[in-house]
Amino acid sequence: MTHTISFYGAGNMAQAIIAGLISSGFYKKEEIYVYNHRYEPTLQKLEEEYGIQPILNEKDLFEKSDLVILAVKPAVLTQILPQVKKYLREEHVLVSLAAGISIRQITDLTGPHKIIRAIPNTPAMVNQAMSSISPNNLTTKEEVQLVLEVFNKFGKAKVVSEQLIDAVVGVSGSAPAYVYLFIEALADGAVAQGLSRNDAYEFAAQAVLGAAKMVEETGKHPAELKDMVTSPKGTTIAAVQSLEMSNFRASVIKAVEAAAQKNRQMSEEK
Ligand SMILES: NC(=O)C1=CN([C@@H]2O[C@H](COP(=O)(O)OP(=O)(O)OC[C@H]3O[C@@H](n4cnc5c(N)ncnc54)[C@H](O)[C@@H]3O)[C@@H](O)[C@H]2O)C=CC1
Ligand SMILES: O=C(O)[C@@H]1CCC=N1
Repeated sequence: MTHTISFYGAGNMAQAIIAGLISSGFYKKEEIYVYNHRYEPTLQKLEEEYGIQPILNEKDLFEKSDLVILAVKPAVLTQILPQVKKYLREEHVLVSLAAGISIRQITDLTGPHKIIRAIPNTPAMVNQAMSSISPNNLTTKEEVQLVLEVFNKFGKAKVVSEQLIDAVVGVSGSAPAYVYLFIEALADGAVAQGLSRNDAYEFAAQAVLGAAKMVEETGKHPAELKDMVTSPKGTTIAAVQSLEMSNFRASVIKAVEAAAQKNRQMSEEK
């Protein structure tokens, strides 16, 4: 396989991934090719910050690399696949980032090819993505390994079977949005108690970051970590009791289910 990588679509996700690949040194700027159907601020950023020259036609993009990241929105993906089919060779590994488009739907439009579905999330922008990788059975172990390595350059990545993608979308793909709602609400609460707006966001974000690192680094069960913060008759148990009375955990479980169900429904629609 060539040590080059192509991106079809140069939006937020592509730009975030490229930033991670360049900062890690895994690919040099000359080894990265990007194509977008029109000039976008994200493309300009790739040119100005990373010196990447955009590719002007699709055919060249597929010629330059065997590894092609399809980084367009789901509706666009189904439009462009029939039109790029003629450029596909047996060696190509197509990595689709599109939520809700199954490997079968992709194969219906391209014919049998090496396809990998990947679900990253926006923390890719700060090299802290969580991504799932789901290969079809035409991809080799080495190719899956390479794609894992690429996705590990801007965060963490794990292989999951395609039927678990709906769960992944719920727990990590869409999850940054719910965490931002939580941070915003935490900060609003602090502002209501007199903290300045800027301080409130800083305290809230660092509390969430620190708590997440505790889960990751101690390996302790979240319930045990919660028990460590809650002293008898203390402040934390008062807050936990209030959250439980408003069905906090049930609401989060329902939110994950809603995202997963939407993803499942999108995959079944087309
Ligand atoms: N944003 C997120 O949190 C996540 C997004 N994804 C998936 O990643 C994919 C990309 O998402 P974003 O980067 O957020 O979207 P985006 O809208 O920022 O980027 C898409 C890019 O595709 C370009 N484009 C549109 N039509 C095109 C065409 N016909 N030919 C070439 N380029 C075209 C747009 O100009 C834009 O630059 C989507 O399929 C999305 O489902 C997956 C996981 C998380
Ligand atoms: O909501 C969306 O369409 C994308 C897919 C996963 C995260 N965001």
